[in-house]
Amino acid sequence: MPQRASNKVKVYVRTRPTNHFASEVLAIGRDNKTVNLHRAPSQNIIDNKVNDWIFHFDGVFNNVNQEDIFNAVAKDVIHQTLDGYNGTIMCYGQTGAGKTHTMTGFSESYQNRGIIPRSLQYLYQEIATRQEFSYSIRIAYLEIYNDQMCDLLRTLNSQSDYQQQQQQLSIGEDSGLVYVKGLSYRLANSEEEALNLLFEGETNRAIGQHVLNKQSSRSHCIFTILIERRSAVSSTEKYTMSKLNLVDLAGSERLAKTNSEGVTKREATFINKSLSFLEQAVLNLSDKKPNSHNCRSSKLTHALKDSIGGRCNTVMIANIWPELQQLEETISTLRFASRMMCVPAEPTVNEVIDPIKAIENYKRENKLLRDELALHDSMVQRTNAAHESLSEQQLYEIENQCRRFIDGTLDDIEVKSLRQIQAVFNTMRNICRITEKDAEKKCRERYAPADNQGYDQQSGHKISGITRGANNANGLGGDLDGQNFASGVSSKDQRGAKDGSLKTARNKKQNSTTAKPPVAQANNTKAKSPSPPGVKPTGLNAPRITTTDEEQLKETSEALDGKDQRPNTPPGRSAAFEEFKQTRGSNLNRIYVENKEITATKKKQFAEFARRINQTKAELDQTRSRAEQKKNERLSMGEFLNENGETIIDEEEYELISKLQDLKGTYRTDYEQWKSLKSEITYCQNLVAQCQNRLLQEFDIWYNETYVNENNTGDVGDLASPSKIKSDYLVLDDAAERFERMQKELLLTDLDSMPFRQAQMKTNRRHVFDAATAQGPWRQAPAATVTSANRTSYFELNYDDEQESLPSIFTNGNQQKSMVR
Ligand SMILES: Nc1ncnc2c1ncn2[C@@H]1O[C@H](COP(=O)(O)OP(=O)(O)OP(=O)(O)O)[C@@H](O)[C@H]1O
Repeated sequence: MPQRASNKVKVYVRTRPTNHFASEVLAIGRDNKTVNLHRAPSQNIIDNKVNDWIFHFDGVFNNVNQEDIFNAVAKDVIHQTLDGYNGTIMCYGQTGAGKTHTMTGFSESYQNRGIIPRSLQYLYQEIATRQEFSYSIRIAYLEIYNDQMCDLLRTLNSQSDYQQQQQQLSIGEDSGLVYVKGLSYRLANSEEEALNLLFEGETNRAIGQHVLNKQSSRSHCIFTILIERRSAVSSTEKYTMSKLNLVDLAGSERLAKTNSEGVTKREATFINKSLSFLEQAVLNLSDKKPNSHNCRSSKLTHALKDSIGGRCNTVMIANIWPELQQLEETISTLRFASRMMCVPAEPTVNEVIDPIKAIENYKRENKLLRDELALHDSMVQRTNAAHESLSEQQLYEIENQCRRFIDGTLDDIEVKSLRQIQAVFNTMRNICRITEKDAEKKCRERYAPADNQGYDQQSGHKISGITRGANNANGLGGDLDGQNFASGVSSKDQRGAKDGSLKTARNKKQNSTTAKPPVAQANNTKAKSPSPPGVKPTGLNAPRITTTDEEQLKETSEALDGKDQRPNTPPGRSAAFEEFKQTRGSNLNRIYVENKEITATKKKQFAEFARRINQTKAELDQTRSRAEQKKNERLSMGEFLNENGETIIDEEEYELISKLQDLKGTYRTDYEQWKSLKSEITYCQNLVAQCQNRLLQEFDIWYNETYVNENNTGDVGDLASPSKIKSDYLVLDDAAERFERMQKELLLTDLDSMPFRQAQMKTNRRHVFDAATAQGPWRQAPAATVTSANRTSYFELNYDDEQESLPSIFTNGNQQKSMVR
């Protein structure tokens, strides 16, 4: 088969492993690129339908593991996103065909992780090797469920949260780039942080019930990784910004086949509708009619508008379920997949210009040119040439010269630089305007005296504008009306007006603070004092109430109002902690104390069980050796058999054997209870530690809010440190911490999997804690919430019927110890 042109979307097919592979209707070509389908024609009626198909793809994967899929399908796309190309990898197929497995994989199993976690690992590993660039990664996780969008990286506690969020999210476009307004794009500085976000999003994902697949997800999910790449070696203003979309589409399905009802039927209708819009979009794209179809028909097509073909590196994985019952869905998936192969793709790098950086670079360039000019001036001996911005004094001089030039008292205006020439022109223009206004004013005075007041004010503004305009632009033009300036020479009238308005403001303040005359009046006197002699009265130098004055006024009024009741020195942290536990932290502290008590009770029971088990074990050993002894005695006397050939034993030996059986039974029951207590204790200890941390965190926030941030100048150096308090609350024998330490040591043997496991543990811990705080004090350890990671830490004791495998238990007070076989 000829090689396919590379400027098209790449399409691969992956089969779900099955014991009932329909080899009579479906065959995969030897080149692993073709799928042959044959449907048996109908027997009873004349069948004109097409019953044979050959589909060609970029690859067909049958019984291929997750790693090989990632290497073959995703690696290149990810690699290119690091160079600034957009990328999209999407899974399409019927419900249960393995889309989620391919895209996310099992979050509990490192080996079976899917494309998303592998992409994150590859990204961060690759970034670490690229020293010449600095990367910043942001992550967003969007779910589209029943054509409504949901931000999976935000915690939604209720239905109303969910609805509120849907209203906040909307799709926007900016120069052809599609983005979701209101969606959180969270910074992820490491693989572990990125995986944390993935796992967090996963738990929020809506899972619907379905007859075909109970775990089937009923929503489209788009995991977006935004990659910003800047040069670490040069200060160029150009950088690249690429977007990688990892899309897990909801399963396509036939309503009739799945017997959907109610909510599930509604979900299925939405899914089918959005997928058919997607098909329509793909059809138009493959026919090169991108504008003929309105992508806004559904949220899915709108969100993916810039992510299928075009400038984006696009790969689609068509997941099929190669069983006879799924033939119709397989045909429809493969048809869609082969349509997708026709969508053109011309990936291009997304280069962006950083305006701030660009300005910095222009400034640098400008300085360089000035230096060169200075060098040139010195070489041609133009020593008094000025290329710098003109000072206020120089502008004043120019204005003076211009006026004298106009009056005829000066023959030439001396100019040495281009800036001076421009300043002269600007000044001339301003003088012209003022003269014009003056003439107008005089006319008005003569013919319309009533207008005087308003005209004066206007004129005042314009006069101040002369110098201001020149000041502002240093002779290069600017705000000639002088409306936006705070400094400059103000006219007499204007100054008067300002003073007047200030007085009014001051009087108002005075009236409002009549209850506290001493300080307020002192401040007023200060504010009214004239400018120091010799200083040009500019807008900046005009008298005003200073910040210090205002602060003093505020302080006095607060003191008089008696608002500030707080002591000057904050209490010690230990004392404050006690106060916190009684007030804001009381609920948390109560949960903490209750959990501790429950843990202590469990530990007591645990020790009691251990004692009983050991007692039973000792008795069991004793009974067993007596029974052995009896048996040997019997054998030494020769065996007695009854008519059926069965061994006859005496009553004492019979008693011993029965006792042995009973003791074994007791041992097992106690042992079971002891084991479950052990996991309950670990769980409780985790909760206690989490409550403790939460309590301390809340306390720190409260302490800072209450004492430290209140500008309290008390000496805090001698206060008890947070660590001191923490040490008071240290939980001895923290099994959870020990477990995590063990887990980390274990992980050192496979360093690559470390971020995945860490993120997994963090997510699990968060879930346990959230569940615990939501429920209040812990009562009974729910088996379902004990995480799989924790489960692996328990010693897997297989105590079968062999007496030798029954372990003894060593205990030391309330502390649990490992078992010795
Ligand atoms: N390649 C595979 N290897 C092992 N198990 C697989 C594979 N593909 C699918 N499965 C299993 O098949 C089941 C359904 O897969 P999955 O949930 O990924 O389907 P789906 O296409 O995402 O379904 P839906 O559209 O309903 O979300 C899961 O239990 C999954 O573990």
